[in-house]
This record gives sequence, C-alpha cells and structure tokens, in this order.
Amino acid sequence: MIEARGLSKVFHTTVRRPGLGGALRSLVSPERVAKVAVRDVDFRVGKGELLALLGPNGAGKSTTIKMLTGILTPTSGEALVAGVVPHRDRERNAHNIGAVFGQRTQLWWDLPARESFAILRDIYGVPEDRYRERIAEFDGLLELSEFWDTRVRHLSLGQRVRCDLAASLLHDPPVVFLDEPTIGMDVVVKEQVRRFLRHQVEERERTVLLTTHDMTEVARLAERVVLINHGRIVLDGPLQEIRRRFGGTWQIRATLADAADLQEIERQERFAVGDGSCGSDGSGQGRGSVRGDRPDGSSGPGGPFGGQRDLSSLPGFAGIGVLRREGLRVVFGPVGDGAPSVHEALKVVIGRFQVTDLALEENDLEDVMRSAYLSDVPGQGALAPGGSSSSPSSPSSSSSPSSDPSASSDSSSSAAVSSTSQGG
Ligand SMILES: Nc1ncnc2c1ncn2[C@@H]1O[C@H](COP(=O)(O)OP(=O)(O)OP(=O)(O)O)[C@@H](O)[C@H]1O
Repeated sequence: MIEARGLSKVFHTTVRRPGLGGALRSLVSPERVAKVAVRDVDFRVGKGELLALLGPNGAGKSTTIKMLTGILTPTSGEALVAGVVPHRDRERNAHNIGAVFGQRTQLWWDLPARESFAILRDIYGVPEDRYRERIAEFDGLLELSEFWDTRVRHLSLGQRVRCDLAASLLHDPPVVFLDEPTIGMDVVVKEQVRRFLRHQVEERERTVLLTTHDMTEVARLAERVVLINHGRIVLDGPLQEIRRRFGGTWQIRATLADAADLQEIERQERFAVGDGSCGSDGSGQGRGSVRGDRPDGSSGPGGPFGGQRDLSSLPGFAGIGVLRREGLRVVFGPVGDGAPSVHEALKVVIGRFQVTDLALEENDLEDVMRSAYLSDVPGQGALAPGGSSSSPSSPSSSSSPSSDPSASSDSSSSAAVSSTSQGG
C-alpha cells in the first residue's frame, strides 16, 4: 500500500552571512548549502497495517510523509502509495489518502466543522448515503456531535483534531498519514483517538503511517516501528524486537506451585555456578553468573551478566536467568546479549513451570527508544529491513496491540497476570 524505495530529499537553502556587509554579499553572491533531510529510505507498509515512523526532532519524519503525500517531490528514489506516484498524480493520490497534521487543520476556520464536512463531501463526491453512514460511525467513536456546530476557531485542540480525523476519512481512503495527531491532547481524548485508529486499522483495514513522540501511543498502536535518524532508517522491525535489542531489562516474577520445579531451578543454578566462582549463599540471591560446566561436559553460555544465575541449560531457557529467589517466588531476568523479549520469556516460563501467580515488568519504552536513538550506527543496531526480524519466533510479530502487556501503563510498562499453567 505504501512503498518507499531509495527515497531521498535534499533541501537547498541560502545562507545569510552576518552583518550588513554580509547581507549585501549574500545578495550579490548567495551561498547555497545542501541539507540532506532524508537519504535512501526504504520501507513498505501493507494493507491493514499501522506503522509508527519514529525518530528524534529533525530526523526526517515529516519530510518523508510530505513526499508520500505528494507535498514534496523526492530528490531521488520512488514513492508509491496505493499504486500512485504521489507527486506525479496528486489528484488521484488525494483520493487514496487521508492526512492529519496535528498542528494544522484542513477545516475552514470560520465555519462550523459540520459545514467543513459538507464541503469535503462535495469536493470528494461522496454519495449522500455513504456520507451519512460515515458521519454516524465517526460520531459514535469520536463524539463529534456535541461540538460540530461550533466554529472551528472556537474548538478546543482535542475537539478540532477529532474533527480533522473524521474529515480526513470522509472519502474512505485506504491509506492514512498521521503526523503527531495527538500532540497536546489530554489522556482521555488521546485514548479515544487511539481507539478510533485501532478501529480504522482492524475493522476498516486502512493502512496507517503514524509519526509520534508519544511512546504510549506507540505501545498502544504499533506492532511495527521504523526508526529514522539523520534522515536514514536505523531500524525496521516489530516493536518487541526493538524492546529486546535496546531494552534488555525485564523481570518475570513467578510463584511456583510445585516444589519439584524449585528443585529443578536450583539444580540448573548449580550447573551455572559449577566452577565454584559464584556459589549460592543459600539466600537465593545470585552474586553473579559465570560460564558453567554442565553435567555432560558442555559449557553454558558465558558473558558478563552480573546478578543472574543462568538457566540456559534448561531447554528453551537460553538467555534467561534467575535474578532472585525467595521460597517459591522466583524472579527471572534476561542474561547476556541473546536474551529473549519478556513475551518470549513468559511463554517459556509458563510453558515449563506450574505457576500460581505471575507479574511482568519491562522497562519504559521511552528508555528503550533513547537507547535506540543513541545507538544510531547504520547496520549495527539495524534490524532486517521491511519488517522482518532476526527473531522469527518472536511472538510479538503476530500479537495484536491490545494483547501487548506493555500497553498496560502510560509511563511504565508493567502488567500483572494471575494464571496457573501446567509445565511440559
Ligand atoms: N523546507 C526545508 N528547507 C530546508 N531544510 C528543511 C526543510 N524542511 C525540513 N528541513 C530540514 O530537514 C531535516 C528533517 O526535518 P523534518 O521536519 O523532516 O524532521 P522531523 O523528523 O519531522 O522532526 P520533528 O520531530 O521535529 O517534527 C531537518 O534538519 C530540517 O531542518
């Protein structure tokens, strides 16, 4: 639905030299500088997919969206949106896309929103029955009728953006571009807008490209994320893959139902500390982990991952260790560079042990993104482009945003689950 192939944009600007003399010289012989805003960007977004395009200020997100909406012509490369090259066929492109730029409005400032909708209906030639249907649907989800007879200039920000969202979808476009749609909104309205967007993706199968600096929004809405920095794509992959790469800290606190499972864990811990350099103190507090010799003579995975007892010798537990134990309560955590995501680890833990209680904690998505932005070295942190990840077994790639435990909290991503599962 949306495809960017080697998309680049270079802006040429004139530098103003300082002072009056400088200004005169700039007039006579202007100094031109080239600014590469977007370079060689490749990605695809499929039908019914919501992709979050993320990056720090000035990374090139808006420039990319402007090329995909036909506002800007790429310097090189190609953009294809619903089969149309946006800058070449703007009119057809306009019929295929809806766009909301959070800071601007497409509504007529001096008219009530409802009249703006009617004008857009006529511009796009939407049949009256379809128009009524859509207005009813949008009103049901966004509660527009309370204020759609108010002039747009008198609407609050949240009301205005809700009207803008509805306006952008009146002609039923398959593709929607949203540039920071919820900026400045209160949490209640933000949540309403997110529900609306989820509905549009899941029920109407719209393709959505979203930019935002709001990590809660990302956690709530996006399964896949493209991270752009200095105009280049740094990462393209499932959100959970990015968490796994850049937010390696998580904890799973489990209460075991069966003392035999605890003995099994203790046995594995003893393998992990088999060379005696990190013995158990009996309190269950690990003092550090080391490469352990297994009974079969093989070595466990090594590496500096202080504090955990490596459980890698248990089938499926590669990269999972024990942080703490207290009676039947065991805290599992990641070990080493190849640690799984919290979701993968959760599956392993409840698949292996019978538990009576579980709680998950993973680190704040803001921290994860900060690490990802700071590790902006092309090819190093990069996941496989095009949405494929280096971890094909990642459960997150098929999970819906609503099932994401990370989506449980605005600021910290934690979830508590009570369950009993029989280990296998
Ligand atoms: N019309 C323009 N002329 C010159 N430079 C521009 C122009 N538009 C954008 N740029 C530059 O291109 C770079 C990318 O800008 P862009 O607006 O795409 O960033 P962004 O990722 O959307 O940032 P933000 O999150 O702050 O909105 C910036 O360095 C910006 O200064």
